[in-house]
Amino acid sequence: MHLVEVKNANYGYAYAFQLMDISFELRQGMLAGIIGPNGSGKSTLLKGISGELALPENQVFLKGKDLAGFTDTERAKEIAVVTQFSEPIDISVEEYVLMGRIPYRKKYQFFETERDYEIAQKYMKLTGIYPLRAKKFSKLSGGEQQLASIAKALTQEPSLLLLDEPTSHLDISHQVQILDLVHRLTKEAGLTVIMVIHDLNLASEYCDYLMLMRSGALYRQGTPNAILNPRNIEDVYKTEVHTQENPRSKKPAVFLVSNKTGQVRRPTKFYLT
Ligand SMILES: Nc1ncnc2c1ncn2[C@@H]1O[C@H](COP(=O)(O)OP(=O)(O)OP(=O)(O)O)[C@@H](O)[C@H]1O
Repeated sequence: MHLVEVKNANYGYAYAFQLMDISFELRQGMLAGIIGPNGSGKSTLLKGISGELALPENQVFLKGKDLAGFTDTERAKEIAVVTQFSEPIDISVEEYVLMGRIPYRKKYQFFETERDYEIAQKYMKLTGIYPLRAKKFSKLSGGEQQLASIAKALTQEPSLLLLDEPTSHLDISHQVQILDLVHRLTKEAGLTVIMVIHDLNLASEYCDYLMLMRSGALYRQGTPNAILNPRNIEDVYKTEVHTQENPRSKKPAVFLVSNKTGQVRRPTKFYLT
């Protein structure tokens, strides 16, 4: 059984943008990336799975069950989300990360358990924010807030982690640290991850599976090697690129071709699909 199954999804915003018949299946432990141009529907796809958008019946299944029928608490025990926008809340980093344990509280339980603290501590250490635990969340830098949000999501111990641009505020060392951690959790702990990511090279390096979106539809899906070629990228992003195998990882690396004086740009071919 697949952990996630999406069948002809066509949800979206009332009288506005709708996804167009999106279908894919992900096994447990996969790290999947959603790529595609601005406005192509990547966040919308994620919002249906996270519960932020109302989901029609029989379109998204988690562990074989229709996600449209989950209560908020049931969903929160299975799915954690890290979005691009931080919450302006005035609590300490530790209190913020501990909020990840809320779905597990029993009725009339008002305080965290010893185990809640242990789990929160574990993920604060793994994401590198443990030294900042006493600081106010609102006083953190954008990158530190992103790390704290990831620590909170992992503290939720979900089976599915949804990440919307998880590295947008991170320097290269933290990008590698976080994606290495997420990758390790997929392989060692069986976490399944779907992340929206603009950086095609990070997507290539870390994702087992890529979904390339265009105008609300899935244009292609498959391994980075199958997806990240000039034909697909130029067709969807309408910009010229050069791809070459990364000598260390053997994954495709994508180079932009700029329009600067002295560069010979070949005419971008637009392929019919
Ligand atoms: N709340 C909303 N109501 C109506 N339309 C919306 C809403 N939010 C987004 N849209 C529209 O839906 C389309 C897809 O948006 P979405 O945020 O899913 O794209 P995206 O691929 O994640 O883009 P980006 O890379 O720029 O973040 C866009 O045309 C956007 O204007």
